[in-house]
Amino acid sequence: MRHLPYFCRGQVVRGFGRGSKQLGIPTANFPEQVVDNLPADVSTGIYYGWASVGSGDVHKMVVSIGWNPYYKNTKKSMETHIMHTFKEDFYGEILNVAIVGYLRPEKNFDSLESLISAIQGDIEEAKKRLDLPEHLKLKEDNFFQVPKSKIMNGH
Ligand SMILES: Cc1cc2nc3c(=O)[nH]c(=O)nc-3n(C[C@H](O)[C@H](O)[C@H](O)COP(=O)(O)O)c2cc1C
Ligand SMILES: Nc1ncnc2c1ncn2[C@@H]1O[C@H](COP(=O)(O)OP(=O)(O)O)[C@@H](O)[C@H]1O
Ligand SMILES: [Mg+2]
Repeated sequence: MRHLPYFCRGQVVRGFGRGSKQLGIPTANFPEQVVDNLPADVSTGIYYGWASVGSGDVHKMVVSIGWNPYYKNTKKSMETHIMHTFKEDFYGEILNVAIVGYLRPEKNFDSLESLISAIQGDIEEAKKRLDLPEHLKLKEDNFFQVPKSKIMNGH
């Protein structure tokens, strides 16, 4: 993983609507071009890092990159769950992410419950690791200093 930390931004698009409804864990999905532009050596799997919406506050996040073997997606996706409760959805807004570390490969599961508990385990592990000083400093990175005027949709 030569490319970590990896910084990227893109507009939030619609996925299959499973994150909130089936899993209780919403994931903000990036458009295809953002996924296609990932460096070749960023392998599929589950990562953690920092994220902000527009010029908003920076929060802890987990991100899944790959084909979601449980759902057998045919297109690779990159989906970010932000550890923050938002007042409303933010489709169409710019999501800024800094991926700082790798957790595990994507897996298939024999039940929805086991997929959900694996994701909840990822969230807890990510929260702990992001408190390490080496990771905390990236929260303050200039990458997240997005001028308000550069953000569309009034955010
Ligand atoms: C931290 C995290 C870990 C995940 N791990 C897996 C996994 O191991 N296998 C899998 O099939 N999907 C995994 N997913 C992806 C979920 O299946 C996916 O977020 C869900 O299908 C929502 O898709 P949607 O945005 O298209 O609605 C993970 C998602 C997150 C946020
Ligand atoms: N904490 C959060 N993390 C990620 N997305 C969130 C969060 N809270 C609300 N959302 C909203 O929920 C949407 C994702 O829900 P999800 O069920 O995964 O739908 P989709 O399949 O369209 O991605 C995001 O695009 C965003 O607008
Ligand atoms: Mg999603």
